[in-house]
Amino acid sequence: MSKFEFEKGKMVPYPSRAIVPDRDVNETPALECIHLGIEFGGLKAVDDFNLTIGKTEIAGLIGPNGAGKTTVFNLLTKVYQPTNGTILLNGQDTSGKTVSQVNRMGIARTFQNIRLFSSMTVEDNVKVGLHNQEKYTGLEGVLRLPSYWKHEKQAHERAMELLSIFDMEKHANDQAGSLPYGAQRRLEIVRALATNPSLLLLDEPAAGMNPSETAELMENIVKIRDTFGIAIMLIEHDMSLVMNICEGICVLSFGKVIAKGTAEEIQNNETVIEAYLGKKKEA
Ligand SMILES: Nc1ncnc2c1ncn2[C@@H]1O[C@H](COP(=O)(O)OP(=O)(O)OP(=O)(O)O)[C@@H](O)[C@H]1O
Repeated sequence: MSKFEFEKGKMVPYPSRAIVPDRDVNETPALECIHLGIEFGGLKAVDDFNLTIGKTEIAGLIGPNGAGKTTVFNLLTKVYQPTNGTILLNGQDTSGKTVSQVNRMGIARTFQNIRLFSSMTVEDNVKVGLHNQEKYTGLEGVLRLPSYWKHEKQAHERAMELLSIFDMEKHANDQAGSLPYGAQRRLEIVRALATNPSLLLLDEPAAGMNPSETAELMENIVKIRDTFGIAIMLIEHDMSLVMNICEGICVLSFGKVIAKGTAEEIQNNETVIEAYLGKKKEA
């Protein structure tokens, strides 16, 4: 249990104004952001951002272009160090940690633009994700000792198991860059999962997907949460995806949280309609 208490089904006075799904109420939250902020040369890209995500929650972060959504992901993953505030990952303070340290603490992400090793095979891309858990030493690897081969075999089996989530085992030996666009996006998610996260961040996972691919992605995101029992936070402009699968939604505008709540609450929130949803309908 973290130092911040949650009251079942109710808002709590703490700035995160946490409402987590009932099943997560007695669990340490996957993520707590407290007064989080960053400035770039006087511009407050993210200002006083407070958010709690339950241990197995699917959460959405939405808002207009330039609102600060990707900056939040960059803060959570330590690409940027915050100017203000605290980030707790599974109750652990991440202050001063590096990108790879917070990855080992349980946070993994995908990017808005695909960032695979396109000339490597699909399996090797997944193994890059598994790399942060390798247990053999560099010397064992260089000398190809039995312990190295044992871990290689385990890595192969784990990579195939992870690829099977998306029915991609048959593409294990294909070059990642040769896969169709939708499959490359799925591979990015598999690679992130290979690092064994407790919180998976997806930056616009449905971008560029057609409606049937998006529908399949939605099912897979829920399947991942159910299979691994992890929290998932996604940035997305596709409102059908957000409203269908996100249990808690946070809306950012000009770096500030303007609303938090369930899909129904967000869809009926006048401020959100004014700042984002209404404008999208006109577009
Ligand atoms: N490294 C940086 N240096 C200066 N300004 C930055 C930096 N990173 C982000 N910003 C600014 O912070 C603001 C938020 O940008 P961000 O990319 O987080 O928005 P976003 O909500 O993810 O937008 P989109 O939906 O278009 O991806 C923008 O004004 C952007 O120009």
